Amino acid sequence: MFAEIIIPLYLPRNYTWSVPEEFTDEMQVGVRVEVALRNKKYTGIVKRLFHEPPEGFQPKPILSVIDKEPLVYGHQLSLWNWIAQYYLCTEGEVMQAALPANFKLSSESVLIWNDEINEEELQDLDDEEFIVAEALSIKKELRLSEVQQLLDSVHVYPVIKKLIENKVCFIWEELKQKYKEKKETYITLHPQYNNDEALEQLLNDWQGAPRQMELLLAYLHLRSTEGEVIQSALLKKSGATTPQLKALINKKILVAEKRAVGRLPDLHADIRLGFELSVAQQAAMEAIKNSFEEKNVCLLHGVTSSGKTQIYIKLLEEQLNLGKQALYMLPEIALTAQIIRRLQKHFGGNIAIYHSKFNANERVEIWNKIKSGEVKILLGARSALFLPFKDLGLIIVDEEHDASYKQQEPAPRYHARDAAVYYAAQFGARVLLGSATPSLETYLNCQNNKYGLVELNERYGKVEMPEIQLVDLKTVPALPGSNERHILSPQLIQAVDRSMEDHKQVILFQNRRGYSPYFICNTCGWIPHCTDCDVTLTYHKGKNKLTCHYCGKDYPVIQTCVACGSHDFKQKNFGTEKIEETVVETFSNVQIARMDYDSVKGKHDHDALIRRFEQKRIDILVGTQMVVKGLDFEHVNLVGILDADGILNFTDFRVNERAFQLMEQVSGRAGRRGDKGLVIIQVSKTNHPVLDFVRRHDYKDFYKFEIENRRLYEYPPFTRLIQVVFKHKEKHIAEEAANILVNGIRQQGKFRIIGPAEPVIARIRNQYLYEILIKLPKDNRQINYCKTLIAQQIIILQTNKRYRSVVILPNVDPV
Ligand SMILES: Nc1ncnc2c1ncn2[C@@H]1O[C@H](COP(=O)(O)OP(=O)(O)OP(=O)(O)O)[C@@H](O)[C@H]1O
Ligand SMILES: [Zn+2]
Repeated sequence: MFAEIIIPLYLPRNYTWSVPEEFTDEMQVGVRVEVALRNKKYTGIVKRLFHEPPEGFQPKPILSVIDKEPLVYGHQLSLWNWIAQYYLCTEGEVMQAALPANFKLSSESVLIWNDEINEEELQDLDDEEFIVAEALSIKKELRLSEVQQLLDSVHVYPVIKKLIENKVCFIWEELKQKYKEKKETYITLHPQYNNDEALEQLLNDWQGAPRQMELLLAYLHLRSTEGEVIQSALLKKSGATTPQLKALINKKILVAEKRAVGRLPDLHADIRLGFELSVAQQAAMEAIKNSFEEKNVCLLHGVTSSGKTQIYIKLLEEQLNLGKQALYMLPEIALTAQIIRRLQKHFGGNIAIYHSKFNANERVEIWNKIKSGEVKILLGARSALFLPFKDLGLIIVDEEHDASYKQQEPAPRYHARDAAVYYAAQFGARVLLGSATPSLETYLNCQNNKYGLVELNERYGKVEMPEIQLVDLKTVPALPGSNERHILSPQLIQAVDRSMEDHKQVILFQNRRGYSPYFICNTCGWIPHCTDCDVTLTYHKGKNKLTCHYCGKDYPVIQTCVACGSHDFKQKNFGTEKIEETVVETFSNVQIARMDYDSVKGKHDHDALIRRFEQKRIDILVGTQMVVKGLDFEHVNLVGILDADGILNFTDFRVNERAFQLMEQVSGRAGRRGDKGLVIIQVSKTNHPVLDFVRRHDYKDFYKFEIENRRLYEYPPFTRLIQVVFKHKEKHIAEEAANILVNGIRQQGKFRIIGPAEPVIARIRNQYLYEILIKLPKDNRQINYCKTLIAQQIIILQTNKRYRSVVILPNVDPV
């Protein structure tokens, strides 16, 4: 017997191994096996078993079979295969992305002793397992190759698998351990009062200690509105003191528990906070279900704050009642925190969450629960698509227009929305795409009747869409004694003052982080650049450094111009850090926070900041894209977009689409409850057509306008693009490789190829970049032919010594 095996590496194709007699009974598609390749050991997944001996070579034998039953299902293997073919990568690369670290050991893996293990768990280890456990307890960590020497055997994987399962050790992961988990104290009811009768009796029989009683009632109220209760929030809300809380804990009425903020509490499955859909929501829900009768994919186009999430919840509930699994995808991890709290109120313990910031153990736990069908509803980012669902009924892709669904680095460079459509089809499951600002690709699919379309045109509670007011930056007066303008226009300052008087909250949006993006010599105009990248440096005032946003390198602030020796520098433009500073100077007595890449680095910083904002502990939030996406804040009545020109000035065919989506989404955070909100857009190009669509909140008109541009200039969604990037430390080598590939393709077919050309940023981390862009008609035969040619040319280049070290990155459907 022979086996085609996927190993988590970049290899031109899958290799074949032979299956020794002793293993033939255990071999199945989807199990893990241990194999050796070029003197290293890997965990591979069996893709195919066959009896015909391969021609021309003698395959090496498999070393061991790790699993008793398949780790991945056939549906997943076919997803891997589809992604590899569609996005021009290998199944090994997909496997690398898909499996948690614990599942893909190699000679390089390092095992770490688990300090918290108790003696009992060591009891049921066999001799070999015990030897390794003992060595680990002394040395604290072992390389896999060391384990091999220890056991004097080649079959070490089954031993390690057992040790990991018994939590004797775990696999070291470089990135994940960096941040310390933030902990908060959560308060829960003592289990003895978890039934209504006992609780009622407690309250009826209460004597004395009226403040403690009030505290308990405040707790019960918070629990019913929030689902979970944090100690600090409880004390603040009830006005009680810590000793009063301690007293209730000592009486075994309440329980305090320190828990990582991101960790899901073990909720009872029966906590349910019900709600009713509005008439419009109900109609939309029925329309979606009707659409699913005919089509596999449906778009829910609902304006911001129309309550799309509530419709998702009802649809998820239906899947749960049918006993099916459902996946709810969000474009970014950051978003999952707020949504999970909303979902938990309805699904309690039936829901789990999964994304790349979880450590390997947490990921394995969820992997297993999805595989067994124990977890029915999963909320996750892009990577959740790789989980081994058993019986999937529905995938929801929320904010489907969001570019973060496309993975950029490393391969597989897949689009999770498009891959979801393929994956769902394997199960006969349905896909619901949701957005207030759908991508042109998706909307065209609706127009062509490929996808169903359901609209929700009113905000929940019939709240009006916010008013959009443009402020012409050209009319904003310059600051005294300078030719620069105040970054907050008088109109915006007034509006902020009004919001503060009304005890409302404000979001100020700027799509640039740092203090100022240009540090420029006032005498000769020289601008400092990164030494490793062709990029100007951004000034960060907080750390007093110039920083390259491409490679992350920091430089001391330059005092003397390298070109002319002048000491006179000025700062041009502004980022979030400078806005924060200006806001502090401009408004007194307000709480301000900043949300951007620099301010929320830790695993739970983002969630913590959002909660502080929700609890009104922050009045004005300054931020980048991060503050925009799908967040739901009750008290925000004003949003300021400080520099719309920066959004409208990109040189990319998607600039209008991105700008519309961004501005409409940012605006959508204003006035979600109660009175109509206000959005102030500061811009100097006041007559840019996109602004008018945003002002009217008119997606359909925008679509008509933009789709004509795309048709005219033959851009997606009317054509398909494949980009190939070449990277090398020597410029001419990268260029040569690009030319060889282009010529190779041209010889075999007529294709429209743009380039090779240097991209706008032509050097990053001392690697020179060249880029080609192939424009293809929407014709699968031609597209596939072109992909085959690209793959062939890449192999030709890689077998040529001169170009072997050129990094070649194909990107299908780049966004
Ligand atoms: N049927 C309902 N019952 C109670 N509250 C609702 C209902 N529908 C919506 N809401 C509330 O209205 C607010 C807006 O809803 P939601 O966040 O789901 O809108 P959305 O369409 O997802 O918006 P966006 O596209 O901006 O993310 C939420 O706070 C939500 O709890
Ligand atoms: Zn750099």
